Amino acid sequence: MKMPTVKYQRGDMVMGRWPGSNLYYEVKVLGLDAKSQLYTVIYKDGTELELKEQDIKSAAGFQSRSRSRSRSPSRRRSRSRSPARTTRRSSSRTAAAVAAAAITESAPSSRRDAKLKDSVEVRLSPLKSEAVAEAVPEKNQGRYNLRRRKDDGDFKSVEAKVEQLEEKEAKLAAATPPSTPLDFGGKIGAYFWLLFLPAWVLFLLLQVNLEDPSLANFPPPLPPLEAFWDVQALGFVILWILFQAVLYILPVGKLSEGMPLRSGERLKYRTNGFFAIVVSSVAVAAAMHKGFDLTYIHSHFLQLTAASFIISILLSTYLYVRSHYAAPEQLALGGSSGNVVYDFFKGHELNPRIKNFDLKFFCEMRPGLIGWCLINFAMALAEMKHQGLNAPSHSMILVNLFQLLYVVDGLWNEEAILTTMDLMHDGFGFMLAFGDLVWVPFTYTLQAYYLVSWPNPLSLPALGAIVTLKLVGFYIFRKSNSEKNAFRRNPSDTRLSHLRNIPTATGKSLLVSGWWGVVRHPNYLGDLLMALAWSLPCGFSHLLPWYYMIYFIILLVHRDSRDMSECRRKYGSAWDEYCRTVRYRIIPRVY
Ligand SMILES: NC(=O)c1ccc[n+]([C@@H]2O[C@H](COP(=O)([O-])OP(=O)(O)OC[C@H]3O[C@@H](n4cnc5c(N)ncnc54)[C@H](OP(=O)(O)O)[C@@H]3O)[C@@H](O)[C@H]2O)c1
Ligand SMILES: CC(C)=CCC[C@@H](C)[C@H]1CC[C@H]2C3=C(CC[C@]12C)[C@@]1(C)CC[C@H](O)C(C)(C)[C@@H]1CC3
Repeated sequence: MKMPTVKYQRGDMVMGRWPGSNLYYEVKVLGLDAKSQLYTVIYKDGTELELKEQDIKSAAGFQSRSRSRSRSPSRRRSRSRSPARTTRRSSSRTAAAVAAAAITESAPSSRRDAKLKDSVEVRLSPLKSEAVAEAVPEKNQGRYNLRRRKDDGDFKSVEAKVEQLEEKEAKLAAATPPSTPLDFGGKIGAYFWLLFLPAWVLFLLLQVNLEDPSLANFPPPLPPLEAFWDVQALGFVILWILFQAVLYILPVGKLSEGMPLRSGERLKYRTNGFFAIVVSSVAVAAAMHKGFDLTYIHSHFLQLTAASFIISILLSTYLYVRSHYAAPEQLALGGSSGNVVYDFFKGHELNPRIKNFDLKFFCEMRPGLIGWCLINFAMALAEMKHQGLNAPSHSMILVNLFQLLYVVDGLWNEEAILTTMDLMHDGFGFMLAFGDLVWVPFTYTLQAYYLVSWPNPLSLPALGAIVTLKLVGFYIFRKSNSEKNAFRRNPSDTRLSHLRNIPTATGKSLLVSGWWGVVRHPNYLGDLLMALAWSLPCGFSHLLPWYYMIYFIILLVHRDSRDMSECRRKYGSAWDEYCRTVRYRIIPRVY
């Protein structure tokens, strides 16, 4: 039997590749796991990682090659920077920025050698794949070739420039999106979702309109194409979006700072969502007072959905086109595959803005979310009209109040959305544009739509149990989201000092007690309990009003696994340690 070779011994100082990049740091070998053939190494900041042999280079060979590449004293200094050392200097830097400040191996040797003769090379190779490298203009690379002044011996000024350029390069490196593994079934998956999502919305709306919406009556008959089009409905949707846009830009409410971007910049967001829903309610009340019949929304639901769909397609096309004019640091990590359909679907640009108007933030928090409450309210009026009631049914009231609470809470704590995955990591493309403008307002309202034609009387104990469930879910959801948001905004907040956390090489820490010590996604747990409380008032006669619950389980399980891989990539062994300590993902002792 062939014995595995042990190339590096415990205690050896070697250069270890930083996961997901081609950057090497000085690390100490702690041991080799004979079974997995992985070396455990420790970085200078104490981060432990397991590396394959091919991701390790001997320090001697590495340094001699690197030294010949750079004769600048400052360049030599940068060679020994560890993630932790750089992090300490600027705690807000991201892992990529940190990594970029370290020595790299990726400059093609021919070009590198050509530069050696007369220049001090300060090029630090950013974390990027070949696909992304194309997105970085060639001129950027030329910029880092600083000619040495041969005779004056003024190394100080050269050194200062080198330092400056290193800073710039580190920023650029941090900003350049490396490719991340494709999500949602990759390129083929993107075609599928582009067709499936609108088809699914259509199915839900046609099915709920059937005289008996049970699945035995699947598929519902398709109406003629003209049935989808109504210019007045399109006008109302445009008016609603414009009205919300005006409220968003009004200089009312707080200007909140987003999380640091890869470039280190922090965007500002007008978080006046609560103000927007209050003014919207007053405007709707005024329109009703003037004689506008809100049940129009129920009777023209298909046309309003179609109009919003058209707008989401136009918006996604605009977003995709404009992303080609965006600087590399403005692109999302996940939507830069180079495949048109995938990037169109997933979103190419991270925070598309027209001046200070943030399109992703606006679409996620305003027209669809506030529209959801408006539609629910219209369904309550439609129920009274159709069922000949003087007041909406208890089930309808519960669904309305529960979902109103969810939306109002989201708008009240609008700042908290700035630390969520969508805002921090996902690009703005078809998925979110369609999700925000069509999916949320026209499918999250399905329970209320269903109750218009299918009333479900509730006994008092059932009512009490459902309300309790909702409140428990809401408590978990709100507390856990606020805890993470407060910790991300100010990790040294004294109100959080009782919580334990694990430091990571990026400078950020992970909460390991409190809500985030119970399960890895306590906020999802609370959200799921609330979702259950939204479906229960509709009873068990049909599967349709349970659609949200089923969809939500799938969505959150998928989001959790997406987030897990992203955090594993970002935090390495610290994330593994977190997962070892907090074993369950969403439901304690179950999942
Ligand atoms: N109603 C709906 O349709 C719907 C759909 C989706 C989500 N939601 C809700 O929206 C909210 C936001 O969800 P989200 O999917 O964006 O996920 P999230 O849980 O808010 O954010 C995940 C991020 O939190 C940070 N994090 C993870 N574990 C941590 C820990 N132990 N300590 C500190 N930070 C930690 C990580 O980011 P960093 O480390 O980079 O900061 C991670 O990427 C949730 O409440 C969810 O239920 C609702
Ligand atoms: C089209 C499909 C299948 C997916 C798009 C997903 C999209 C609808 C959701 C992704 C993140 C969600 C979200 C909320 C609404 C739905 C999403 C945009 C949220 C704004 C709802 C209100 C909450 O209080 C919240 C925590 C602010 C939510 C943030 C995430």
